[in-house]
Amino acid sequence: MSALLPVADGRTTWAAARRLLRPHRGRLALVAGLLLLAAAAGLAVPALLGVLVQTATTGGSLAVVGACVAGIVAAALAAAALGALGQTQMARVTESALAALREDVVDRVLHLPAGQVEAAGEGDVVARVSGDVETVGEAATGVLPAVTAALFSVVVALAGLGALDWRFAVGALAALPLQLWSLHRFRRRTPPVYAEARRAEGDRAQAVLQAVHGAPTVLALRDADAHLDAVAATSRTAIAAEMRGATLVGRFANGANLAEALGLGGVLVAGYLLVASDTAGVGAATAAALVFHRLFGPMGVLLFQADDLALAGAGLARLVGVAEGSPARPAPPGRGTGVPAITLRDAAFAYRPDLPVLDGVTLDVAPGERVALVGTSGAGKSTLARLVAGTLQPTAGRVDVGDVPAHAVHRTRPGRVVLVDQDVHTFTGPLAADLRLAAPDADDATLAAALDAVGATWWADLPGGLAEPLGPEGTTLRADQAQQLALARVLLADPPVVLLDEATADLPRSQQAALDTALDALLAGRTAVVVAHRLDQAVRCDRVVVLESGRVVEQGAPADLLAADGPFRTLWSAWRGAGGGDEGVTPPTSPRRSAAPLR
Ligand SMILES: Nc1ncnc2c1ncn2[C@@H]1O[C@H](COP(=O)(O)OP(=O)(O)OP(=O)(O)O)[C@@H](O)[C@H]1O
Repeated sequence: MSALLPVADGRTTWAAARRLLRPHRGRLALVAGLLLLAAAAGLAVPALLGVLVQTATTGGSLAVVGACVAGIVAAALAAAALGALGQTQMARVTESALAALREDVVDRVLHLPAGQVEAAGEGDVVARVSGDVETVGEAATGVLPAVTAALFSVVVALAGLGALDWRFAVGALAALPLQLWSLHRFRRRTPPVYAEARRAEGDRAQAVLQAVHGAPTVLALRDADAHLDAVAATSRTAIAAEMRGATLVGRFANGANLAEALGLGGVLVAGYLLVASDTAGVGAATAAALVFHRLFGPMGVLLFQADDLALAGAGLARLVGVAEGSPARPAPPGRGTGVPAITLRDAAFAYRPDLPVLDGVTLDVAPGERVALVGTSGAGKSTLARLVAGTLQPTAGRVDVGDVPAHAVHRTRPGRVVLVDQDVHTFTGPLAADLRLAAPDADDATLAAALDAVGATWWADLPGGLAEPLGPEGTTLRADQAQQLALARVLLADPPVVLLDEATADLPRSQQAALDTALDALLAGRTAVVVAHRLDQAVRCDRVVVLESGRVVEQGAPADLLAADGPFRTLWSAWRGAGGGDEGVTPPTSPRRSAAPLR
């Protein structure tokens, strides 16, 4: 599966990082000052060692030796203290910038169209908000401060080397070509490999999540081996990508070590020539070799942690891609103007390219009309409902709600279309808070009226009433109660378009009649598509559309379809024969009259 959530390019990522750091400019200046002082203090150590050697070889005084030793200890302590302080301050800056980015990412993910998240796969979303945030977080608090400190040390040490004698610096430059070449090759090759590794991890997470979510079905169908194979295949791809990354790191390390040896050789040759020609003393040559040797540590940090930075860069690009690449946050929810029509023109959809599920569906649902979708299992009813809800996008043709493509409605006119299916989620917390997700400003009386309207009168018997906590800490709702709660939320959200996909299937028979009456009230004045297994629910609609193998094979007023000897009549007879509508369903003889809106 490919990750369809956006990934920012280098320029956008860099611009985002600069914008995140902008509020911390003062502290960043302090960091620069501290790290510069730390590097200078660190440089004093080899310089004083050079003086020590010079004093010893020229028979200098013991007082100078004592002063040098004291200076070395003081300089080492100062360098350590200033460096630690600088790195801590830097970590503080990057931690707050990252916290801001993390909030942005979560905010954007929560506002992404469900279809986009679904198309990208939960794995990609999870990998970004956990794995990528972790990688960037570790780099921001550990690697970046260490690399910045190392950069200061290298610059100051090179300046110190030049100050001793410019020819030492020239000798040290022998390391440069090989180092630059290794770095260039590494930086050019790693980003696609790391990006591939992150993507492969996303696919692996997706495969695992799919197997876990569908565990009961997988086990029931004895399909565990196929899912294990899928997880193993995605794991192998992820491991192969990691191995490619590790190989690149190994090659880079070899190049860097060789470069350091060349540089040290250059400094020693320069030292030998300068001492032999009496241009420099043994002390200066010693100090130069020690200064260069001191470069090994910070250079190693710079070069090897470039690996972590490249990894963090790939993660950052994926985070910035979500934070900045998604459409701007939508306008606040609302009904907007009027009740829209639903239009499908030659709409087709396939979950897999070789298996079309819907094929050339053309359908018009007028504003305020209630249409029932019926058909045998697998005919494509739920898929059609999800196309109208915008969680799926047609592979061909068009699906519009009003004048907007259905998949764009959530972005441009949020709250206009609500789909309620059997997969109802109840949020942990007070019952009232759950309902207020749909209507944040509603008072308790409105919430209670909405519950009563969908037949959820049980709320009054809860120990805490509307304040009753839902979930493990309080009351766990039955499936039918959760469905009623979802319908009450729809009533409160007041969307002009409602899609019900077997939304009342979990209700006990005894409650179905009462709920059907409530549904009449709920759906009145709205454009509605009802996926109905219970055909008594279908005949309460203005029109029935019969789907067979992804095509519309019959449609019309319920009474007309029952009078005709077509597919709906066959479905109706089969349903009645199987015990459907035991409690006395009378086939309609005239179209339903809408009940008054419950608002
Ligand atoms: N996420 C999915 N991935 C792959 N195939 C799917 C997916 N969802 C549904 N399908 C397949 O698409 C076809 C149509 O499914 P859909 O759920 O739309 O039919 P339906 O008419 O609503 O059936 P039912 O009444 O049983 O719910 C079926 O063959 C189903 O197996």
